Amino acid sequence: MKVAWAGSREAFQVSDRMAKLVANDPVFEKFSKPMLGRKELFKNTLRKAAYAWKLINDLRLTEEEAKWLRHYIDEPNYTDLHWEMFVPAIEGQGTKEQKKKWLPLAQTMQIIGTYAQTELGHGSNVQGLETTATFDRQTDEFVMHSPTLTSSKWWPGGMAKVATHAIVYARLIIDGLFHGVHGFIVQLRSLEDHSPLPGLTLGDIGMKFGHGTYNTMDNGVLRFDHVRIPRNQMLMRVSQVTKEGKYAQSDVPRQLLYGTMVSVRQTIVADASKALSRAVCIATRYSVVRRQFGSRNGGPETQVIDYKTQQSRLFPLLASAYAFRFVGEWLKSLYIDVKQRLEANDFSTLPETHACTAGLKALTTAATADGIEECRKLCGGHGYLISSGLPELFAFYVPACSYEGENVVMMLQVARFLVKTVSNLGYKQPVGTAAYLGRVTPLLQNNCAVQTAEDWLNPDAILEAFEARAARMVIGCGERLAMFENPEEGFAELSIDLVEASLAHCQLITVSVFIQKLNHEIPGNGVKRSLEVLCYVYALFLLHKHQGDFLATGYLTPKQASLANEQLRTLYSKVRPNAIAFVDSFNHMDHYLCSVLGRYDGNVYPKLYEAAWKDPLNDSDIVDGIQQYVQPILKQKLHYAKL
Ligand SMILES: CC/C=C\C/C=C\C/C=C\C/C=C\CC/C=C/C(=O)SCCNC(=O)CCNC(=O)[C@H](O)C(C)(C)COP(=O)(O)OP(=O)(O)OC[C@H]1O[C@@H](n2cnc3c(N)ncnc32)[C@H](O)[C@@H]1OP(=O)(O)O
Ligand SMILES: Cc1cc2nc3c(=O)[nH]c(=O)nc-3n(C[C@H](O)[C@H](O)[C@H](O)COP(=O)(O)OP(=O)(O)OC[C@H]3O[C@@H](n4cnc5c(N)ncnc54)[C@H](O)[C@@H]3O)c2cc1C
Repeated sequence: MKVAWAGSREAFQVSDRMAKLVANDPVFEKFSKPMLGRKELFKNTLRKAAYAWKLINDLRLTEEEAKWLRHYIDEPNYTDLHWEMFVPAIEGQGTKEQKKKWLPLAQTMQIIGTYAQTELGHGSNVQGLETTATFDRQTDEFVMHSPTLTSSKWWPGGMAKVATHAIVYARLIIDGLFHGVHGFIVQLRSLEDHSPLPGLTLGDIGMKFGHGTYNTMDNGVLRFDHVRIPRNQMLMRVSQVTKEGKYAQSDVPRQLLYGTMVSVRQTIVADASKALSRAVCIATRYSVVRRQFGSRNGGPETQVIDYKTQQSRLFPLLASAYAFRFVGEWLKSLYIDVKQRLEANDFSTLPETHACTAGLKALTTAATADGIEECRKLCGGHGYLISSGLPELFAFYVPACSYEGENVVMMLQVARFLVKTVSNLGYKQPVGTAAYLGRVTPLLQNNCAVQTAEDWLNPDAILEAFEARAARMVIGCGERLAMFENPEEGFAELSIDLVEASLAHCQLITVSVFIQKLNHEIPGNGVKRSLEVLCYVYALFLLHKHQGDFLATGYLTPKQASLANEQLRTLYSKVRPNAIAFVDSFNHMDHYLCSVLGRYDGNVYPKLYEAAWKDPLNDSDIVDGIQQYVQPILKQKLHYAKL
């Protein structure tokens, strides 16, 4: 199962080696993080990032190993933006010459970059950005400027204190004419003494949600006061500005300017399963240790994992972690394919890839954030302790619902793709993840054939149900949209239904990828049978949760919906015997989990007790403030004594 989770034996070995490397090195200790103030926390992160870079070089780690190393260090920092956004932006949007100049500097970290797109006034609406880049023909330069307060760049990670360079997104102006938003490579700091370059105002935007997690990152604010950069620092793969000031667009679609976001959204989907599996691992292990009620004849009480209600909350999350792992793996292969095509100037699969990355990013991050919080509740009161590992995990994870495309905004992008696909149905056969929309007639006409609960243990029955639900919702939106004279007005009016239809489409993708995975690549029959159970749990849980959609579209009868739920409950008892094996297969080490409740050895109570004594408040019996503020109250003569 560990191999099935990792994707291959080699992938397992690489991640396992890196997990152990981090866990066994005292530099990467992280239990004390919650006690550190912001400055110490930040410096500590800088120290770890520097040490990690030394390890990467000394041990000659591969790119894959370096990624895993950074992952297990488990502290957001400037290198995330450098490797995940700055470098890919140059790779995807730079010309050959620009790549030749900038990539070697970035890949050896002689420069450190960030991705400065979002502003105080605009994040989602990229075309609404206000920073300007005005071409000056006399000097062959662009003048970068922040004309308003709301044009201040706001959020870029690593920008406040570390990055020496940034890809800055700004409106291009030539001879007073706007040419849309483009990316520019801008140096922010001196490579000698690290001070901000003249004309730039740089700072940190302040503390964020949680304590020891995202506050390790220096998210920054940046303002330009007429800062000049050479013309050849505009990323020019998509459009070019000549030294005469001529603006030209190549055959490459403008959407490629958004390519870095497609790349990171793909990574975010792949990472969702890491965060969810971490929470599920903690909650499952603890649910086996924790006992409440049910003692008979003085025997042990019931393990809380044996309560049906606990199972009904926990096991769908366990199944979701596996579903997200497989859909992340699938999305990665789709992305690798589109990347190769883009390099060869084949842009045909970009719209579908954009819709998949946007939609799956929204689906997986929302479910993961909610899932982590549910796991916290599944651990009862102890889940609220920082030492459970769950509050900080939630604080770290929840911004994923907003960054890299706010989730609702992303689902609306999926809706645009679906509406377009439906309106082209007469002359263009949909392919890939939208292929089912090419079979609308049977999907709209045929109804579900299930008659018993066992009939739901059938991948074809499940797939058809999810396809019919999505197709009926999408087609329904398409028909209602057609009634509007102004399509944009219609889109806005129907946006709630469109977001629901997009979710149905994305859930269909996750379910069908899980089923495909079972059909092809599982090593060993025992593993395959166990994963089949999780696949059914995932699908039937979604069916139960969204049964309103399935019923309202008329595909299922209420009886068939309740048979699905009956089967789901039966499946929980099949998950139970393997629950610990399922979570051990994630191969999460105690260091990574950073949770007293999720310890591999189950030794929860002594370690909880021990952890409590490490709190600084327990350094002494009488702490600072008691004599000054508590003793006087105890010793005062009360005026209201008689009352
Ligand atoms: C430590 C972190 C822990 C875990 C994370 C794990 C891994 C991640 C690793 C590193 C990241 C680390 C930390 C995160 C840092 C965060 C960074 C950021 O947030 S960067 C900023 C991100 N900003 C956004 O995502 C903005 C969202 N907005 C948009 O993308 C666009 O404005 C929007 C698509 C909403 C609208 O575009 P617009 O051009 O205004 O309009 P329109 O809808 O008309 O689109 C035109 C046309 O283009 C198509 N399209 C849009 N986007 C894309 C795209 N990306 N690719 C391809 N095509 C695209 C769109 O569908 C439309 O097509 P049609 O004309 O309809 O055919
Ligand atoms: C931790 C973190 C790290 C970040 N790192 C970076 C970074 O490195 N670089 C960078 O450039 N940016 C970064 N960002 C910024 C991030 O990309 C934006 O916050 C994100 O894109 C969301 O945009 P917004 O803040 O403008 O949200 P808004 O768009 O203002 O969202 C507010 C609300 O409005 C709704 N809404 C907006 N538009 C529509 C619409 N058309 N229809 C319906 N509803 C709508 C949304 O659904 C949401 O509910 C980071 C953000 C965070 C939280």
